Amino acid sequence: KSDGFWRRTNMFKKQQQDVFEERYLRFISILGKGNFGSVELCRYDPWGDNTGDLVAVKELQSDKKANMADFQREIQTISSLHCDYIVKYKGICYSAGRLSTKLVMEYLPFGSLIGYMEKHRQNVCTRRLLLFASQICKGMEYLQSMRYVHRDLAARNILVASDTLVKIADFGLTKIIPVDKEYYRVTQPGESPIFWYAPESISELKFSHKSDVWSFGIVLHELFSYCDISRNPKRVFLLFFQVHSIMMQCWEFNSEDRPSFSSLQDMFENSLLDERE
Ligand SMILES: N#CCCn1cc(-c2nc(Nc3ccc(C4CCNCC4)cc3)nc3c2CCN3)cn1
Repeated sequence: KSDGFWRRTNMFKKQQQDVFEERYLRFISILGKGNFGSVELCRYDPWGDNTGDLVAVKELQSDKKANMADFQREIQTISSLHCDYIVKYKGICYSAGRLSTKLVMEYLPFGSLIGYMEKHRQNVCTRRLLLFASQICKGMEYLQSMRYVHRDLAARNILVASDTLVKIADFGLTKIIPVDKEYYRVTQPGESPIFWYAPESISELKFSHKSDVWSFGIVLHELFSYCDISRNPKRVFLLFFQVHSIMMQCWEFNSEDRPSFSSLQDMFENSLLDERE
């Protein structure tokens, strides 16, 4: 077995301390919702005197029982990762009532990179953007060393631990690259938006460390546009797509196939309208 396998398999390392008792888990607020379920801020307070730790608790939406296997895999994944630039696993909580497991993780007080950038964009200098970018690379390098492909690397899944530390989160789509292959092929198209996907992931459903690198490029764009909603990947993609198709029309080999300036004018009118939305 590869060393990555043994490092990932923490079966014999399942200590009791990673089991959290639901009765001591005090709900405080909802931190985030996704296509999986939700992440809640809780205080784990066995002494009942509010001295317990704040934790982020992820639970599967009860009607999404189908994803139970995926959720178990996500727990297996995150509990095998030990890196300063990856959100830390703290344990699990068996909620008797709902017959479901909850994933307990460290709580990162500043939330996702998107929200952080919107709020602190004035005082985030280029040096800090480069620091964040290098930290994400370090986290991804570690992930690659464990033969994991993240498959959903995006600013929304980068969390801010402090003004000088970001961490990779959300391993719901993470897969292990088989030892004899360089990529992982999924059976059905993913749920996450195509604007972060490498071409081969869109056309052949192939995911690899190199498709994570493509997504990292998109994250760089998000970082250096301060996660500005008007320049988000979807908008940039569609605008480039539009302008690129207008260029291709102008470059029709046969002259009569080229658009007139009045029709070109209309095309720009429309795209400007889209921009203003
Ligand atoms: N990734 C991913 C997608 C799923 N998701 C994960 C989390 C998460 N959030 C936090 N912290 C956090 C989050 C939001 C705020 C907001 C609240 C309202 N106003 C502004 C700031 C503040 C702190 N800590 C975490 C997690 C997972 C592990 N530790 C949230 N959604």
